[in-house]
Amino acid sequence: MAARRLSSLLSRSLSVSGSASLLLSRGTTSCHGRSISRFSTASVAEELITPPVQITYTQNLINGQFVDAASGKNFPTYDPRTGEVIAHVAEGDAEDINRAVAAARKAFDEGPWPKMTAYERSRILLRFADLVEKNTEELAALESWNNGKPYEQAAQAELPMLARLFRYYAGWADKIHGLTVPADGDYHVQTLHEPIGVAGQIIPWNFPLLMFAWKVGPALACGNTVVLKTAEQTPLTALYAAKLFHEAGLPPGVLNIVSGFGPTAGAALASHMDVDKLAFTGSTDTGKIVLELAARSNLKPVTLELGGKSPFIVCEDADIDRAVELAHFALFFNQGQCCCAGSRTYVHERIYDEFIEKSKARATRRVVGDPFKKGVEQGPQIDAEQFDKVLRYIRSGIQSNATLECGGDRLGSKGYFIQPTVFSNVQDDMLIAKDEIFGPVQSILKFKDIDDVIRRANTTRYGLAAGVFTRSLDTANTLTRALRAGTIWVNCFDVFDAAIPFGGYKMSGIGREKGIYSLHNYLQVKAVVTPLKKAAWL
Ligand SMILES: NC(=O)c1ccc[n+]([C@@H]2O[C@H](COP(=O)([O-])OP(=O)(O)OC[C@H]3O[C@@H](n4cnc5c(N)ncnc54)[C@H](O)[C@@H]3O)[C@@H](O)[C@H]2O)c1
Repeated sequence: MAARRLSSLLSRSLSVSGSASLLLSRGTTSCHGRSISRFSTASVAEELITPPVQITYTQNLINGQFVDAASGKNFPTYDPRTGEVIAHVAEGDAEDINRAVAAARKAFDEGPWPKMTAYERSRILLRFADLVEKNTEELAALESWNNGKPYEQAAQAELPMLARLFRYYAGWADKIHGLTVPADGDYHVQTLHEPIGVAGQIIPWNFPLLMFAWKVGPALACGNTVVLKTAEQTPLTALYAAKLFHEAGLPPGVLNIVSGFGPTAGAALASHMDVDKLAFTGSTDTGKIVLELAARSNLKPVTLELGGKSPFIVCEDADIDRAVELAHFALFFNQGQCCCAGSRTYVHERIYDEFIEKSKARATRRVVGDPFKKGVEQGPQIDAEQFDKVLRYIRSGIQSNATLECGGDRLGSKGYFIQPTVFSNVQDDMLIAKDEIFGPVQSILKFKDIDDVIRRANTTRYGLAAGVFTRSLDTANTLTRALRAGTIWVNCFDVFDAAIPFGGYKMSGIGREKGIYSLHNYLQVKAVVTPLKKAAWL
């Protein structure tokens, strides 16, 4: 009874009190007679190929309670494999944001949260991480179902990382401290690091749970309270995770989740006068909007994690087979829907032809299909809008005379699957080399020498990440210092440990998340100056 069990687990987890706050109901039945929690990862993947449940409705989580939207409205959320509705979700707007911010304010000003010791806060984060591990299969299934990413990838990589992130921040909670500052004069000067207050957080749909962790982890570790707005495409797993947080002992009002749309709920959060800090992840265009909203309201500090068009540079001394594999991973991982995707593959002219042939062969072998099937590498794109956008970029690549090596079309007639697509002979001024496509489209460009590739790799408005593939330490050192990007991966890509800071140069963002840097986003620094001896004027 994999599917039925999944349904009841979600129901328990997402609803709180009584039938009024109901979340799920079962549709058809196709039971297999076992509990999901006893399955191996692989068998869950196989058994959930067509999850025979229907989630009918989910609410927002405000002040520890699942509640309807103030307007009574809701909106559908979809299964990208089919385009069919999974569930309806309470549609939060400005009024729901007001309620959530009021709850977070009260929890920060009066609730038990600010009075807890850092050690107690850290224990709640650790208990949450344990619950993530216990609920890995359910969370991964829901993430995969709502987002389209391969279930195995969610269960085996993202969920362990989710637990790891919260354990990492739990470790910081009781190690946040100020400094004693040497200052001129007879003064004792110390800095206190205090929580900033109510944190507003807006996340995208490409890694719903990991984006939740990057934002909520440091905010809570530092003692803040949170209002998080999920992406309208993927509202389900953050609600589930927040419910687990309450099971872990988080007091009501400390973490509030509002589902809703950007121009309504998102804008209300960004411009709210009682939000003390805004952390946003999404596109560069929306980043500019929220920065302006924050500035025009109460000048709240803003962290922005935005888009990218990252170069992946394959030098002439590279092992070509390994370079092809890594470049493939750098671009196609998560259906190409990564902010840091290595979407401009620069290859040295001496190995260019062989690299193209092998890249084409690798992309042609890529396993695309139902994300719940074992061995699937690529699921569908998130929704119709992204699907159409990616296909438009593919057409633009063809029209601008890049060479289409493979792919180039949708896959199947249902859902949002796109063939892994490789273009060669791409020029820097083509749209497919300049814009963030956010899909499974690899653009391969030829370069002459290191100076040539440095200049061209840096010719972009973005600066999120870069990949370098070489056997030469000298070349690696030259490139890592010359490339203008927040992360440089040398002979690796997408390495995302909790301790590694992440963020962008240029229009890829402001500030850093993860690692020690993420704590600075959620702390105020207070300088306390005390005379060492009685001042003459006293
Ligand atoms: N740098 C990073 O760490 C990182 C990580 C993941 C995704 N991204 C970027 O995110 C983008 C893809 O995500 P997306 O399509 O969800 O981006 P998006 O900008 O459309 O939406 C992101 C979030 O902003 C909200 N939003 C939209 N309009 C708003 C408004 N007017 N006011 C307030 N909030 C608003 C959305 O509802 C969503 O929650 C890509 O550009 C990708 O590169 C960056």
